[in-house]
Amino acid sequence: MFEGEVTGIGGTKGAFKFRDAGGRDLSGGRSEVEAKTPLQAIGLVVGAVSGEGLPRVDAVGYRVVHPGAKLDRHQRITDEVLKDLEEAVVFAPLHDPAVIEVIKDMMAKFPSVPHYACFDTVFHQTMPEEATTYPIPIEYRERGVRRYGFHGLSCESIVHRLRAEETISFPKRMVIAHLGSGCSVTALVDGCSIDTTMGLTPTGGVVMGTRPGDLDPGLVLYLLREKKGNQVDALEKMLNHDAGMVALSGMPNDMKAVREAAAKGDKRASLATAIFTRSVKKALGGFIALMGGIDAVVFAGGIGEHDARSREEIVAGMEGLGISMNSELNEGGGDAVRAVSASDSLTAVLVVPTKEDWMIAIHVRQMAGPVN
Ligand SMILES: Nc1ncnc2c1ncn2[C@@H]1O[C@H](COP(=O)(O)OP(=O)(O)O)[C@@H](O)[C@H]1O
Ligand SMILES: CC(=O)OP(=O)(O)O
Ligand SMILES: [Mg+2]
Repeated sequence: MFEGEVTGIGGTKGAFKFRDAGGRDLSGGRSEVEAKTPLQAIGLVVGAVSGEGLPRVDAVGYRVVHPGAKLDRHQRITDEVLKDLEEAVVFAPLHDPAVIEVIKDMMAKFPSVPHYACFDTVFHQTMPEEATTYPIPIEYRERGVRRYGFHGLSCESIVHRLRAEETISFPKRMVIAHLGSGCSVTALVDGCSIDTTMGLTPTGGVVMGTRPGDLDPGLVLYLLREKKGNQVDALEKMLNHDAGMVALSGMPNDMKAVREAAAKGDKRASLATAIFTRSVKKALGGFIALMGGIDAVVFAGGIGEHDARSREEIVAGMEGLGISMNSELNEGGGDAVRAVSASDSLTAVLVVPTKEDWMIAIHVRQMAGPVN
């Protein structure tokens, strides 16, 4: 298998990786690249996979965050599916427009191969009605206003990884804290989602880089009234781009930099990290109560995998619940699944690198059938 990624899209410094199964670099020495837009980034990928000696493209898979109220399984993209996705943009304005643009571009570049959409929501279909239903009048609920949950491909990849681990017994009651650009906390029993922090949109739940997570709905009404006139778009921008950690810290969206500033005594940065870990801790505690205990806490995503301080602060003080960390193991790194809990911890604390791309590849292979 070949593997590659473009990172830093839209930022000042884009990076590009492309390698074969043996880890041999095939990026052509272009590790630093210009990737100002998603289309520019996908152009780099197309250039790389079209290289001489590489197998032809048989199918293309996409991660789509919100499929809207109609689509409830991963599927081949048709004109009708594209129309449904365009209708779903209101539910995920931060995510869906970019992927729709990329899908259209790729369908034009590869018109004769099938294209498949894999949704972040599908994994959460096992949530019971009491988890998905909002306490609002039925006419709204009948229109698909419910809790969907996201980061499903991430959770599913973690379940696969853990099932394949021989040294770790599969946890019956587990909480996955996916802490990356977006952050969510999901409760799973026997590998199935029973509840999660994100709801109708990926703006809710715990505190995130640029999103506030759950807010008092009265606060949103207050802001709308205060702004007067039709300020919905401005409020949408504030809640998706200018809230969360960037609002609290006054710094760009980068937990690593916020941690460094906090370590140097920056009070806003310290308060921001304290608010962040407190929100995740509250979600974790709620799910432990819901499941009547917990067998494993899993950390994933850029922050969950790399920020030892966040992991430490989130589980701090939970010894009475049977959860304790080994600080030396917690400081370690690496790409493997690793336990960072203390030897006498009743609950395993695990770091599991998420592999959303790999999960999409598995779904696409299943949907596309055997390739000759
Ligand atoms: N070593 C680190 N220490 C603290 N935070 C980190 C570290 N490495 C990455 N992060 C944070 O992870 C977040 C990005 O997570 P990631 O899962 O890569 O995002 P995306 O959802 O865009 O893939 C950023 O806030 C980044 O600062
Ligand atoms: C659903 C979501 O928030 O995704 P991301 O973490 O990629 O922003
Ligand atoms: Mg992510």
